[in-house]
Amino acid sequence: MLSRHHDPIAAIATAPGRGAVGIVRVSSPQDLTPLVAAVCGKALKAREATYLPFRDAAGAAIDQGLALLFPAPHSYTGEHVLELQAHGGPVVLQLLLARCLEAGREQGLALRLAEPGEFTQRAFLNGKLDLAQAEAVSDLIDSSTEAAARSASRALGGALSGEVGELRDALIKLRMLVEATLDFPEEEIDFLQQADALGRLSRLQQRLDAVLDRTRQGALLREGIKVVLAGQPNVGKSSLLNALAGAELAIVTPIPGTTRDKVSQTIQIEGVPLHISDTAGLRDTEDEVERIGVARSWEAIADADVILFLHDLTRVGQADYEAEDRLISDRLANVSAERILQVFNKSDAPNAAPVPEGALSLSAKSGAGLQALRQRLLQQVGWQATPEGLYIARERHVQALRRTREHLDMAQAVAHQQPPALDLLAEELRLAHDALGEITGAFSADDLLGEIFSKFCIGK
Ligand SMILES: Nc1nc2c(c(=O)[nH]1)N(C=O)[C@@H](CNc1ccc(C(=O)N[C@@H](CCC(=O)O)C(=O)O)cc1)CN2
Ligand SMILES: Nc1nc2c(ncn2[C@@H]2O[C@H](COP(=O)(O)OP(=O)(O)OP(=O)(O)O)[C@@H](O)[C@H]2O)c(=O)[nH]1
Ligand SMILES: [Mg+2]
Repeated sequence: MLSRHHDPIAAIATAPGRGAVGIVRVSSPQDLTPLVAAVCGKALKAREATYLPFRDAAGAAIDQGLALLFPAPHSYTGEHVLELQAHGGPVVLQLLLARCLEAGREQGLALRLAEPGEFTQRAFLNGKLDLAQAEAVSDLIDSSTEAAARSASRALGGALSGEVGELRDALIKLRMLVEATLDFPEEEIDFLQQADALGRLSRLQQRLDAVLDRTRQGALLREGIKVVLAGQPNVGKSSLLNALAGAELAIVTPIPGTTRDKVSQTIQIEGVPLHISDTAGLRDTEDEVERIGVARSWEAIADADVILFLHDLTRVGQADYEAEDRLISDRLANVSAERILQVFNKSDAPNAAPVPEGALSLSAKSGAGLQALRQRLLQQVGWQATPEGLYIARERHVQALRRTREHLDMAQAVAHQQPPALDLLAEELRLAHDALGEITGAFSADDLLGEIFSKFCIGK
């Protein structure tokens, strides 16, 4: 395993398909001069683009392009990096890549194809990027909105890492105080009081909460919100999906039981991705196909961040309709109430019943109330509309900060015991430190790294 991290690697760095320019990239801890000589036919000056023919084994030109050599450690990966910038045709680039692998073998280099994310993993292992920055590289490439791209770029620039670093420094100071007190038991309580250890701990908790808040926003921007449209047949779920998406995605008819398959679409509200699913109307049915659809609806409900429980104002108050709604409510009882939003549809209908106090009402048909629904959805997941200065983050970071917070809370509790158990206090602070370290990868398991980098595209 370890040696894999030291193999020279090669890949096409540009997107598959045709392009103006395409790049084959090689990264190697060993000197690349022999490979350069074989493929480029001459030596390259460091970090200087040189126009030349790339040669096959027989010396014939595969293409004419720019070659760039970044000697270690001044490169993206921190290793020796060679870039061959050729014309961006898929066949040319495959030939060039194959030629590099072949020339590597001739020159006794164990050059192999790079795995997804392996260049960036090397950058991480060689200290060019921390783990949060490496993740931001992938998030930048995968960004689907401008807000996400700008935030990913800020994270790549070290915005999250910087905030985590400040927390870590404050935590280290506190740990030093406590550990020193442990080492000199005679002076114990005084020492901690003099240095205002408790005050430091409280301030650290406050700062952590602020970072946690921003990180949660950043994670929302990356992961988005899973919203499911649920309710009885014919209440207008598919109509609402179409209205929110601004396209006729799902079939709408006056026939109850129209939707069977789950129809999903991602839209965005203020840059926050919203993954909406329209599902089969919830009811008992003899129809085999519809029953499967209803079962899927319940699965989607279990999986959603927010459930829009849709009601039909033209039927509210009717005994059979209300009885069906109660059946659904009963079954939703084991879903936490914060995840459920009650929404009353068809407010435009002449026979619409009055809307219950404080409830959301809208018309999927006319669009009335849709804007309020969008705002309510953002509010529901705690989005504060301040994308400026925001950095992209992942659920993993949020979890690590939450664990840090839990250990600081425990530390706080221990510190208030009379007399405080200093060894327990020290232990909780150490655990808080470890949890924080997972974010930047100061402290991270191999399988976590594997999981993160395997999601990258090839050549990155
Ligand atoms: N052609 C090309 N464009 C690219 C990349 C690349 O690898 N090749 N990148 C990669 O994906 C990104 C840029 N990332 C890079 C990061 C560091 C270094 C580098 O040479 N770092 C040195 C020197 C720094 C300096 O002069 O300030 C170093 O860290 O020591 C190069 C590219 C985006 N554009
Ligand atoms: N007046 C009015 N009619 C609506 C509104 N929304 C939906 N409808 C009508 O209600 C009927 C059912 O709409 P759908 O969107 O298919 O309802 P659904 O909840 O997806 O139904 P199933 O797929 O059967 O579960 C259709 O005839 C729609 O035109 C609305 O806001 N106002
Ligand atoms: Mg439907």
